[in-house]
Amino acid sequence: MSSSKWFNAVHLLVCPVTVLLGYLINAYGYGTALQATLNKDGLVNAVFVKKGWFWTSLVGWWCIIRYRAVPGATGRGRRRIAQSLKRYTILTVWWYVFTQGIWFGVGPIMDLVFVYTGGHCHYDVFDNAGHVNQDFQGSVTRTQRALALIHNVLTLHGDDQDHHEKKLWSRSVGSIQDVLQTAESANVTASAAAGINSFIHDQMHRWQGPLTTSAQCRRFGGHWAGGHDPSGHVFLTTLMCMFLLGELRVFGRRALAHLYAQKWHLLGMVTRLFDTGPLWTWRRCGGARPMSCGARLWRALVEPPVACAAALLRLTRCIACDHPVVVLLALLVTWLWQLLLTAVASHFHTVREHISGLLAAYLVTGVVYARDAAALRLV
Ligand SMILES: CCCCCCCCCCCCCCCC(=O)SCCNC(=O)CCNC(=O)[C@H](O)C(C)(C)COP(=O)(O)OP(=O)(O)OC[C@H]1O[C@@H](n2cnc3c(N)ncnc32)[C@H](O)[C@@H]1OP(=O)(O)O
Repeated sequence: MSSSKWFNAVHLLVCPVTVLLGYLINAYGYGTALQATLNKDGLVNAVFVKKGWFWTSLVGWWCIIRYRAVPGATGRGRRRIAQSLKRYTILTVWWYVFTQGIWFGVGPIMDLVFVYTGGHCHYDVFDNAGHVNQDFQGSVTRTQRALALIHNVLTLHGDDQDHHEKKLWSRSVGSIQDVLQTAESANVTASAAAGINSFIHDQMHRWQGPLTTSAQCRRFGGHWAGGHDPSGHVFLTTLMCMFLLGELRVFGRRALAHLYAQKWHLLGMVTRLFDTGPLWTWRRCGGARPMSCGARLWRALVEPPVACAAALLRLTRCIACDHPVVVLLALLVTWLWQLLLTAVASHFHTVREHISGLLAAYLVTGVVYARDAAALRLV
């Protein structure tokens, strides 16, 4: 099988296979350990994955521009960049429309699907036993944050309640205050829990509405549940992997050849990072003209970190400027790892919601790259 066909196969199969692998990991009981590493509010998820299209755009375009065709073939180089820009624009519009919003005041496709299949922004704060509902926000920190926000809104609109609501209002505010202060369960009876939940729901939808997108619901402390919610993470990681792999077809051969040609230079830069240990330096201080103790300590303890930082800076600059394909591959591995974690995290989404997120990205990127297949094959 030619390398082009191999690459095609990887491009087409890597995302579905990663999701399938996540299910197999779960099926064979290894998912619990992986799920323990998941953190919705962690740095990787909050700064990288959720803002992933930004990072993918930046690194992808830097590679496209850095590895554009050889200077002589300017016409062909310009055509390739124009083709990449066209593909990128289609995928960026699709990313925006599916996850951010269709138009001003109109939610994204993933949220419209959810709402039209019966989804809603819920405020089931207390369960039937009068305890704080574990499914309400999924973690203690998020629950506390949501309850504080609900408490602020209810307090702010305390005087807007009519006589009938006043009693319910004060019981709701009181119960939430109990939980916020003691972080334990409020003394809410089972019969009162439903009434308080419904009151909080009505108040939040009245004062903070409309809560018709997952972003609005999350921002105002609600729980987005009850409909078919295509997984935005599966959609986003699939879209990013398909884009990076698709564009790697344009410049991958040239980039990897350039990387291979400079392999010893890069290896030297990496080993120099470790060649600054205090023991190495202390031994080197011996030699014919032994140095004073102070001089040896300076050479052993101060110079190595400085030398290491300088070597790290040189290596970073070399990779960022001369071999950005290394950064692209690191990003690709990160997105695939996150895709695997999302597939393993069965409590976030059902399999059908994963599949709909996957297909939404996969079909559009598949069509975009299949249309340019002929042009890409000639690269
Ligand atoms: C020639 C010149 C060329 C041009 C040269 C251009 C240069 C370069 C210019 C850039 C131009 C581009 C422009 C981009 C600009 C932006 O990208 S800015 C970023 C804007 N977007 C945001 O801020 C993120 C907003 N959030 C989102 O869009 C959605 O959260 C996402 C990211 C699509 C995910 O959707 P979702 O439905 O929440 O995800 P879902 O799968 O349902 O997950 C359910 C829950 O499980 C959690 N979860 C799921 N999987 C995981 C996991 N693996 N780990 C942890 N938690 C997880 C989620 O965090 C989520 O919990 P919440 O945090 O939502 O409560």
